Amino acid sequence: MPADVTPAAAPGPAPGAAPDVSPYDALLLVGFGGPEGPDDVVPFLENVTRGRGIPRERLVEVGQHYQLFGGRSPINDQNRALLAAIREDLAAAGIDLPVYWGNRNWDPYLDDVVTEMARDGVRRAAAFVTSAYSSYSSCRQYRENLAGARIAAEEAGLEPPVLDRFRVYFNHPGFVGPNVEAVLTALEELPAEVRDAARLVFVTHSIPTSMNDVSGPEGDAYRTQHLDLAEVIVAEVAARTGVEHGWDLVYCSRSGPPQVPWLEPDVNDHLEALHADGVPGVVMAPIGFVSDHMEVIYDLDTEALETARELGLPATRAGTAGVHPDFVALVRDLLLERAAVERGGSPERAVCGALGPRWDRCQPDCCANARRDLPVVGSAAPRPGFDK
Ligand SMILES: CC1=C(CCC(=O)O)c2cc3nc(cc4[nH]c(cc5[nH]c(cc1n2)c(C)c5CCC(=O)O)c(CCC(=O)O)c4C)C(CCC(=O)O)=C3C
Ligand SMILES: [Fe+2]
Repeated sequence: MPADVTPAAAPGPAPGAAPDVSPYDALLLVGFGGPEGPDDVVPFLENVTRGRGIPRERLVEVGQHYQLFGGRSPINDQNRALLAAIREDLAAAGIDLPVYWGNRNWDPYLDDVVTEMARDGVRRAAAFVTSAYSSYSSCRQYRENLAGARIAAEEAGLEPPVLDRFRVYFNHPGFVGPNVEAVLTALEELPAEVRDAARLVFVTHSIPTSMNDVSGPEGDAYRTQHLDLAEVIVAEVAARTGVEHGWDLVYCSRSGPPQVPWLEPDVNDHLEALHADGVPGVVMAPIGFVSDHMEVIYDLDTEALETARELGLPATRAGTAGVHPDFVALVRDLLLERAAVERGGSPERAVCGALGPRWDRCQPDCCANARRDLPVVGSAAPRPGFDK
C-alpha cells in the first residue's frame, strides 16, 4: 500500500494475530443429556417427557433400551469428547475463550452452568447446540432451555450472560463433509457385488407431523432441510464414485400415542419395502444425529440392522460427525462468523446445498409450540419483559 493512502476502515488483524471473537467472552456447548447409570434412567425419562404426553408403555420400552446398555447413554461421554476437541481446536487457532457445557435433560444442567457462567463474570456467550436442524424439539426447545437458564441465574441474584445461538448447520461443509465420508466408508463395507446398486437410506428422528408442519418460519423446514442435505450427499458420492445411488429419507424413534401422526416411513418398514422391491443392499446414514447416541446404537445398530439381517438384506450403517476434525472446526467457523455479524460485519458464510445459510435469529413463530409459549433466546423480535 502506498504510504500516503490511509485505510478508510480500521486495519485488519496483523498476520498471526488471534482471530477476533468479540463480543463473545465464552462459548457454550448445549447437549441433550443422558443417563449415566441404571438409577438415572427413570428420572432422565421423566425430565425428557415432562408435560409431553408420552404413553407409559413407550417409556418402559425406551427405559429397556437404556438398560440394555447398562443404564448408560453414550451421549454425555460424546459431548465430553467434543468439548475437549473444541477447546483444543480453539487453542490451536490462538483463541483464548472459556468453553462451557450444559444439557437440557441431565447433569450438568444448563440452569447450573449458565449460573456458573454468570458467577464467572461472562457477559455474552455464543451457544452451539448439538442438533443441526430446525424444529421445536431440535431448535426452539433449546432456545427455551437457554432462556430458562438465564432466568434461573437471575433468580439466583446474578446478571446472566446474553446467549446467542448459532444458525442451524445441517448444510455447513463441516457437517456435510464428515457425512459424505461416512457414507463412502459404509458403501465400502458392503459386499462389492451389491455396492453400486445399493440404496442410500438417510435416517433421522421422527417428530409429530404437526411439529414438522410448523418447523422453520414457513413450516416443513425439518423435513426440507434433511432432503437438502441428502441431495448434497448423493451428488457428492456420485462425484466421488461415479455412481448416482437411489435414496430415501426415513425416520426412527417414533414416540407418542399411536393416534398421533408422526413422520414416516419408519426405517424398519422401509427396509422391508426396499427388500420387496429387489434392492440388493442398503447404507443407513443417520444424518439427523451428530453423534452415535442411543437412537443410533439401539434403533439403528440393534433394531434396524437386525431387521436387515432377518430379511437377508446386506446393510451397513454410516458413522456420525462425532469429533471429526472438520465438525470440530465448524464450531470455530460459526463462532468467528457470528462474532463478525454481531460486530456489524457481513462475513462470508460457508454453506452447501440449495437452501443457503439459515437465519441467525428466529422469527417469533419459528418452530412454534402449539401447546405453550415460553420465553426464548435468539428471537428476531424479542417480546419485552418476556423473551431473554
Ligand atoms: C428431533 C429430535 C431429536 C434430534 C435433535 C436433538 O438431538 O436434539 C432428538 C434427540 C434425542 N432424543 C433423545 C432421547 C429421547 N427423546 C425422547 C422423545 C422425543 N424426542 C423427540 C424429538 C427429537 N429427539 C420428540 C418429538 C420426542 C417426544 C417427546 C417430546 O415431544 O419431547 C425420549 C422419550 C422417550 C420417547 O418418547 O422415545 C427420549 C429418551 C436423545 C438422547 C439419546 C441418548 O441418550 O443417547 C437425543 C439426542
Ligand atoms: Fe428424542
